[in-house]
Amino acid sequence: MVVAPWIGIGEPGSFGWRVFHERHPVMIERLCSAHPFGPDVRDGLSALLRESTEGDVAPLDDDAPDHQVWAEWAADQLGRPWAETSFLFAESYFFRKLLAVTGFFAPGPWRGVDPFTPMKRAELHNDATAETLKALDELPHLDGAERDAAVVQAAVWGNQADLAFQLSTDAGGGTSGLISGSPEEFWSLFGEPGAVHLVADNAAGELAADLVLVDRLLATGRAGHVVLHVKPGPYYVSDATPTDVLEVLNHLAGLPGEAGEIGARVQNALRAGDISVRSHPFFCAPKEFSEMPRDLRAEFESAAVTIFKGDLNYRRLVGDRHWPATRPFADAVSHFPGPVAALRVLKSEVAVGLDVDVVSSLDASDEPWRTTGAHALIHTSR
Ligand SMILES: O=P(O)(O)OC[C@H]1O[C@](O)(CO)[C@@H](O)[C@@H]1O
Repeated sequence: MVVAPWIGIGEPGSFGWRVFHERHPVMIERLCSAHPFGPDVRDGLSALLRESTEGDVAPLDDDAPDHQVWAEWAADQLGRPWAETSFLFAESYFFRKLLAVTGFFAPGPWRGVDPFTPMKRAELHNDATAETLKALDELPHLDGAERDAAVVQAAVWGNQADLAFQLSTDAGGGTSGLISGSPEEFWSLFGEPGAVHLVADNAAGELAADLVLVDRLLATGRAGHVVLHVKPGPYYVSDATPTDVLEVLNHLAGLPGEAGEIGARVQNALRAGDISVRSHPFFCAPKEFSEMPRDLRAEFESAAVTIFKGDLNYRRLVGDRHWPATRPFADAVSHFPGPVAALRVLKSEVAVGLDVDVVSSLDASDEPWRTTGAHALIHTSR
């Protein structure tokens, strides 16, 4: 098997380095303004920033239910300088540690409190999301093919609204367009109705768009059943948890027009058992999906199609490594046990599956195209 070097955080000025040195301090400041954390939590957050930018990887010092599994995932990184760890490990471990520091696992007022809720809620209720959800009123006026294309485009670009990313980039949120794939390619993956698995990414607007896609999968009979996978707990600021699924769904169902209709249909599908929501612990692992545990692999083996949303899932699916951008997507996901689609806005350095001409013209532009969030892709593999 060909293996490329993993993407790291140690190179000053690199994307991963900037996430730790520029984005994380801003995020922590926002968390501290959003919550009346006491000195212990504030000092703990500063210590975490210091450890992760200047220090060595220290063990977890909490006794959370996932402590053991995390101790195993982190075992071979302990004692190494953070700067020498992979971006995927470092960022994931950072978020796990952050949760412990905010008191999420400890007895007290912060137990079970998702520290990112204020940010996710603000996004769900902001003007841009309201406008996008209002635009769903156009859907009933479109013919089938147009409607298919519209819901896939919305699911792809919904990934642009990502709070962690917005904190780390100068991108103005442009949408230069799809640089690979198309909605038609996406839909061509579906045949007889079977179980379709959707590995969700962010809450708020992106999850709303994902639920619109789920509704379309069920309404058109492309899926007999949908399994929606979300994170078991707060992660990477805006990642969707089971609580977020209910919050977004209630919001949709309470809206007038098509958004409300879709919300009601999705609620009914949940009641009927046509949609299940799952949150396997591995979705928070600092690991690539090629290393997923047997029980999760078995779930995907039984899927007619699995859809991966977003940048982090893409990094974990193809391997967060310095691959040639022209490496065929099918090669990169050959470890995956079934047909797969990835819908992603490019927000970090990894890229595969691109045409050589596309890569040449992107490379010739002055733009750091891999990380601006202005480009998106739809990849499929059977
Ligand atoms: O929400 P998404 O699409 O997974 O994107 C998260 C991305 O944002 C970052 O956290 C920072 O840009 C990336 O590391 C990560 O891949």
